[in-house]
Amino acid sequence: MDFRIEDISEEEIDRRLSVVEPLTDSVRQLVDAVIRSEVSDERLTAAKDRIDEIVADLREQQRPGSFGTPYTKEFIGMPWGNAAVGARNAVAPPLHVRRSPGLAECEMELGAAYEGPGGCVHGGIAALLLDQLVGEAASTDGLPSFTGTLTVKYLRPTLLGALSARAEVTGREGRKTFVHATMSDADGVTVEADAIMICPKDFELPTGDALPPPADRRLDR
Ligand SMILES: CCCCCCCCCC(=O)SCCNC(=O)CCNC(=O)[C@H](O)C(C)(C)COP(=O)(O)OP(=O)(O)OC[C@H]1O[C@@H](n2cnc3c(N)ncnc32)[C@H](O)[C@@H]1OP(=O)(O)O
Repeated sequence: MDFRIEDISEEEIDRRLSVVEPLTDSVRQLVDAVIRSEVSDERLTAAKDRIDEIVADLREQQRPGSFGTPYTKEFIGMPWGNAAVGARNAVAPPLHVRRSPGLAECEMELGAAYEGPGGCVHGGIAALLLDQLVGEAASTDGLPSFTGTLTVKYLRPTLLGALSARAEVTGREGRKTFVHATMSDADGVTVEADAIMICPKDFELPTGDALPPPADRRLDR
């Protein structure tokens, strides 16, 4: 796992987010616009050429591989490439997760980019978002957990639109954490999931005097 330390202040995190979040949001708008556009083929082709120019510009300086999750010395994570919450990832809705001990919750708006059956959320997207949320709930004690097993039950179709999700730790047993999660629309739960999260046995957090004890560690931004 990538645990590179980036020694920056919270103010610098905010400054960087203030630049990349609007950019990522524009790309999200672009994705939605491409899916739903009804302009002529000529205008679609012209749009492709303009987008290719932007891609070439951004490619002039690229990080090798993926973004990873850099951490500050205070152990604030910056998972900005993450597929569910990444501030630089237009694939992410993104989820803005509220965390308290053993609990993770969020509201989200899922549009055309997340469609599976017509007008409904793709089952894989629901699983992805709940997977993130169970990971966040299991990690509120400051130690990371991987999803070992995620069991998803689709109770009824989830219509695209305004949704909420919630994950709660229901038990701990050694390195295993059990989490129950739900996704809901205005009429109630549409998807539920149960996860067995595991803190890997060979997992080692970076060490250093600057790092607070696990229970006091800050979570991701
Ligand atoms: C604020 C931060 C928020 C971060 C949120 C991020 C959320 C993202 C969530 C994800 O997507 S995680 C990515 C998807 N998951 C993976 O890629 C995990 C891949 N699998 C592994 O890395 C290892 O198989 C795993 C860490 C899950 C377990 O490896 P270990 O070698 O540590 O397990 P070990 O064999 O020692 O077993 C320990 C216990 O866990 C149990 N176990 C192992 N694998 C399991 C499994 N897959 N499912 C359920 N239980 C499992 C095992 O039976 C045993 O139970 P007991 O202690 O009761 O004997």
